[in-house]
Amino acid sequence: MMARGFFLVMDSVGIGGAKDAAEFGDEGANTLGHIAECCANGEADRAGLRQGPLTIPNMNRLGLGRAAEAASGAYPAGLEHVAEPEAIWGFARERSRGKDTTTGHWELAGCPLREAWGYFPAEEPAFPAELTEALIAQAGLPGILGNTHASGTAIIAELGEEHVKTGKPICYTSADSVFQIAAHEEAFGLERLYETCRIARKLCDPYRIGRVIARPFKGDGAESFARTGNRRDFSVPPPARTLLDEAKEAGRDVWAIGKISDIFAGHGVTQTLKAPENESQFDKTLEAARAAKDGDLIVTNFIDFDQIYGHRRDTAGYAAALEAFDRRLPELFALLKPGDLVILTADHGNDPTWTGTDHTRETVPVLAFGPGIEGRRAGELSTYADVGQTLSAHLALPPLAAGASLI
Ligand SMILES: O=P(O)(O)O[C@H]1O[C@H](CO)[C@@H](O)[C@H]1O
Ligand SMILES: [Mn+2]
Ligand SMILES: [Mn+2]
Repeated sequence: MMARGFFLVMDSVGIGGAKDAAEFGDEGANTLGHIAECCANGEADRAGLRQGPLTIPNMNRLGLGRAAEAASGAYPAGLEHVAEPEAIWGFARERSRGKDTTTGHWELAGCPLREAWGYFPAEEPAFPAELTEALIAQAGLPGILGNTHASGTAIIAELGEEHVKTGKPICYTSADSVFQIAAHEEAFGLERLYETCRIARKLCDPYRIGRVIARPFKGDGAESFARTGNRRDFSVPPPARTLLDEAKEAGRDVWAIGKISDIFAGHGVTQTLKAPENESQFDKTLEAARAAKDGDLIVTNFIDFDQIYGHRRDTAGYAAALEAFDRRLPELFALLKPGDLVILTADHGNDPTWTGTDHTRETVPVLAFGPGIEGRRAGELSTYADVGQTLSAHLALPPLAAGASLI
């Protein structure tokens, strides 16, 4: 087979059922399951946004409900039971020790984590003094604010005004392997923020930190501060070859949409289509679907589920985002050509009903479909890497080091 491969990641749309969830403090977490339950109980109604049971008929027909049932033991509440899903459907376990975006995407692309990430302790200060001192010196900063574990929106409300007054950027982390820098786009400057992040990137390498993230925001005061679409992730490169590298090396175009290029540190990417939120990421995916040649790989990360709703524990918002995404799927179906293969999946969970504001360790759905592909049960996949291996086989690329192909 060849035609094109679509590797579509719904950021944080986990379906529960991870055997090792307890080791991450996440036993019982189930992003899709709990959202569906809240919706069915009328606990996710919001005037002008959405009402009632979760309505995602397209994904359910592909097999999302069946995958969720197989993963967690319960069909998502309020969804009609689908006897014969249209996709090859299953759920995948994460082999890597991590529940962050980078780890999830790399494993999906055939490259499970070898060495554990470094994390900053849940103490204050969170960052080692040598790291902050070097950052202040090399980036010419008057100092830093934060230096703690925090929710990104809460910390700009708390420290944003002091940041604007003093010029000190807000540095914070989370349960993930991240060093995040929030700064005002105009008062501090966007380019200066990116440059500060590049310096931090180098300084974080010895600590094995996965990502440095620029978190620009705008506004005139604590009430109006809001993050902009100019977030940028500075990732370490994947430790081994991924599906993207194989495709690029074989002369194919690799279309990286949303934050994909950042997640893979640009490796294996030939076309970068940046877009800040689900709607525009969907638009760009369709644009790539129109332009891509046979043999090309299209990779998209749909960020809103995670960034806007999961971390903010906004169940109604998350449900509405799933429904909006589902409504757009027919636009993609209409652009598929014979021979195309789409895999719709996720990178970790982010249960909006869970405590805290961090990701949750869960299994993820794997729905593989395309014109002429017969639906069937794939069941339990022991690694996310089966996603990459399946796309690799479909695109007639050299086999990846990890994962088994579903086709
Ligand atoms: O609270 P915000 O800034 O959205 O941060 C979240 O975004 C980071 C990257 O996905 C996660 O590590 C989490 O902490
Ligand atoms: Mn993610
Ligand atoms: Mn996240």
